[in-house]
Amino acid sequence: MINYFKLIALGFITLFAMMGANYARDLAYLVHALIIVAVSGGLFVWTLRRVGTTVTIPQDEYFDGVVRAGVIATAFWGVVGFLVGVFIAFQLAFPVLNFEWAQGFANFGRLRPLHTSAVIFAFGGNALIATSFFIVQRTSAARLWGGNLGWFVFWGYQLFIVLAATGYLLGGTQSKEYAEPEWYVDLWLTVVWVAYLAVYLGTIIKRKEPHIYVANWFFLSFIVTVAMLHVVNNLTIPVSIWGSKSVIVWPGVQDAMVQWWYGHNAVGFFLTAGFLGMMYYFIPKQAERPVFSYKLSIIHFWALIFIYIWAGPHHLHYTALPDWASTLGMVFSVVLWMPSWGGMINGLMTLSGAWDKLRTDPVIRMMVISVGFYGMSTFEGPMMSIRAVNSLSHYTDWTIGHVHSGALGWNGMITFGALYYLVPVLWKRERLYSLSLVSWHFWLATIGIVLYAASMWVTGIMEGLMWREVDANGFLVWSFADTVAAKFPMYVVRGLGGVMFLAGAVVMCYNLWMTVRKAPAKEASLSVAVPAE
Ligand code: HEM
Ligand code: HEM
Ligand SMILES: [Cu+2]
Repeated sequence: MINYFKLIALGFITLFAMMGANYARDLAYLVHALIIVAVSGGLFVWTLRRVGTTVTIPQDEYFDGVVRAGVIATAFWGVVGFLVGVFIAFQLAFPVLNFEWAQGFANFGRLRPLHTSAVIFAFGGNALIATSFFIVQRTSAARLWGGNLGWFVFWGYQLFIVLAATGYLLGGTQSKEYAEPEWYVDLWLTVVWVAYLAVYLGTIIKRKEPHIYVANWFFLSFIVTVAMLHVVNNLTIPVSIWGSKSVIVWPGVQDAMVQWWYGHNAVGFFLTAGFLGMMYYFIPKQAERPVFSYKLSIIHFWALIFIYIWAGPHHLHYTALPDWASTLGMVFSVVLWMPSWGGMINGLMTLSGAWDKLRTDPVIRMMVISVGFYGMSTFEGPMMSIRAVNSLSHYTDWTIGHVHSGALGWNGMITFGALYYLVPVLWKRERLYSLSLVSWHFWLATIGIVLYAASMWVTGIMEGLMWREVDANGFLVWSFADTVAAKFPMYVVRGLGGVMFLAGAVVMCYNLWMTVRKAPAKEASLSVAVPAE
């Protein structure tokens, strides 16, 4: 019966998308309509061929297929996103890489949002979905709720990524940083996200373990808050249902404030709360130690989510935003240092009594350096929020360095650690193919990040000082072009750092692939939903 409803829905969507392709007012919309025709038409045929067959879902086993797919997607989009990052880094150093024949498709302006979305949403997002699905099942001793809804979340999310990425290349963007996709892509993400919340909450509700482990609190706050941020920041009215352009309902400075409320909390909930969920599961698992202080984890959870929400205005110092709002953002940002370090301390101290593992287990080393970078970027952030510091750092590469010490160091490294933990478990292997390759990855990535962050500090502070330098008569000493020229060597160093980080990720992919292919199989199955792990 349900298949007939699916067929009707898919039929309508295909038809509507065909009309969209016919009436399309712009290229991005046209290509997207065609993609949707292909996807929904393909699903229509696929569903049609399965009408009448019934699939029984084993209820006593974890739903790990979707987690395996998520692991593969994370590694794949990671390499794609890092590759684009390296390319745009070299575009900044060598502008000739903005090829004449690729203008309007592959110049820096088009590729930059492709990079940021690929790494945050495709790499980070898949990592979050995969690990949250893994962790919620293990800590609840229950199979994912909702039958095959998990697959809908996974594939729906990949479709969102493809629509977003192709949109940027074709010029479909609403020009809000980290929220570039146009209105219909936003609507689609909302549908997928609601399904994600349903699967996640459903699993928690049907859990067999009475206690809700703290990692799930972090994941849940991430899912709920991102839903709220996404909807409010994307309240737009389409100019036409046959075109990609839309108009935001917020006027001027309110729009800016909503955008950075969104942007800052994308950092706080997407790149921080969700990843803390990962930290709280994988570090104790890999170290075979309980969380250092469970009480601390709960206190810093509530402090973190309460304080993050107010800090957004630190992105808008010295703008049309009223001073009181900017001060509010600054104060909350400085206060945010404490709950952030609460998380860092809890992560690091979980190793107390097992510090020797740092020498023997490169996976733990990866997780620990990740928490170290988390601590560093959440010290740097509050400092940059102080208006006097921000007047130097804003608009400079210092911000870019801050972003990447968080993104590469914290998000990247904890994800790599999680993948190294997950692959042997999910593919039932006794161990990883090679620990020395993990060590290689560790050093390539760490040196890459250090080169990236250090070069950006130098060039950021340098250009900030050059911009404000005045001579005895009060005239500016440097033109903007002077500062660009002075940055060249640092840009090359940053590019090389990126190459190293990318190389490390490729080594990881090889190692994980060989783990699945070559490492000895494990006898005892871990996929049965018994007591919470
Ligand atoms: C090989 C690794 C990477 C390289 C070489 C790289 C390079 C770059 C470059 C050149 C930019 C543009 C900077 C500018 O406009 O001046 C950028 C921006 C950005 N990247 Fe990356 N990136 C890498 C990895 C990542 C990862 C893993 C993440 C997140 C998880 C990330 C998140 C971002 C963000 C959020 C921005 C925008 C920053 C802002 O507007 O302040 N990057 N990246
Ligand atoms: C206590 C924690 C943090 C605070 C208070 C904070 C504060 C700041 C400040 C003041 C800026 C510069 C705003 C500007 O001048 O335009 C900034 C930029 C940024 N931070 Fe953080 N930060 C924190 C942690 C993090 C972490 C852990 C990450 C990444 C995982 C991160 C990612 C970013 C990104 C992506 C931007 C660039 C936004 C843009 O495109 O302009 N931050 N942060
Ligand atoms: Cu912020």
